Amino acid sequence: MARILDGKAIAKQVKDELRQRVSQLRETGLVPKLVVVLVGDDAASASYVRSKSRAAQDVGIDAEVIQMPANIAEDELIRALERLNEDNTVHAVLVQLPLPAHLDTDRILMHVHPAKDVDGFHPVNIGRYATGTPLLWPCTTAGILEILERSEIPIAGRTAVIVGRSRIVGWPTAQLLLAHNATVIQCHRQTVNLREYTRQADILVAAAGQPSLIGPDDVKVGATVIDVGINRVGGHLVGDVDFAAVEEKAGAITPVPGGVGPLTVAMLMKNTVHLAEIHQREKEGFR
Ligand SMILES: Nc1nc2c(c(=O)[nH]1)N[C@@H](CN(C=O)c1ccc(C(=O)N[C@@H](CCC(=O)O)C(=O)O)cc1)CN2
Repeated sequence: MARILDGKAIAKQVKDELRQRVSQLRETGLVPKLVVVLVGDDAASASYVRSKSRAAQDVGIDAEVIQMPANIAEDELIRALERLNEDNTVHAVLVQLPLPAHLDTDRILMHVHPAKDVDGFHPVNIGRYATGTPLLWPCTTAGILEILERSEIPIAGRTAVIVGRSRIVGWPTAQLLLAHNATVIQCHRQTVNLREYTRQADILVAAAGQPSLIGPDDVKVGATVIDVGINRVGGHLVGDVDFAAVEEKAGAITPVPGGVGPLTVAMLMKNTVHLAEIHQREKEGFR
């Protein structure tokens, strides 16, 4: 039976630590501020944004949600982001994804200033972590590291297999594990004989968005399995891993819900505080 890696409990630890750090910052007059831009009325996105606002309130971060209509013109959205870039009271800006289909996500994300890009999706920030000088890591990827480190699961020298290569999770997670000296194999939609790779994994990250993609025959005995999938099946939330069957074989496993998801929100708070602190240091440097 695998050890269950309790994301809710780890997220709570992260937020407890942050609450103290934010309270000290507020005493110096710095109130970290996050703005979340939500376009359209996707129910899941609205629910994630509510979780983000609640977590911000919980740790003492000032959070604002800017709701925009689904049919907003691209240039109008860009102008709104540019206003946030110029607002000195705002330290962190996030555009909730996915955006409606008429909007060019790459173009939009390029208009979040790299110093306020709390998701780490701007090309400058991708370049920074790809070249070994990360400003920060995307929230879910940072959450995966937090789970591994707080659970004392070694990374260096281990074989890590990532299934999926998305901007939000798969690609940055491969870069992060590589930066922590894992031997990394990145699999994707066109990988032939996926199982041949997943069975080599000491750390298996499933981030493909496909329920039951990973079963017991896809996993090495004792492996750490991190399930990043968020799929709604028959009214229930499930990951990409057949949890009940894989639990028997893995050494450690994250559940869905209650695994990586809560860390995505907690690490958004941590990234916000990090950006606010950098902003403060730079301001002091100019005095
Ligand atoms: N700009 C971004 N957009 C999106 C991101 C992101 O990191 N930045 N990630 C996902 C959605 N997401 C946050 O935005 C997110 C997903 C899941 C959870 C979560 O806590 N899940 C819970 C279950 C919640 C439920 O019942 O629905 C869990 O897994 O336990 C939080 C945030 C896509 N968009």
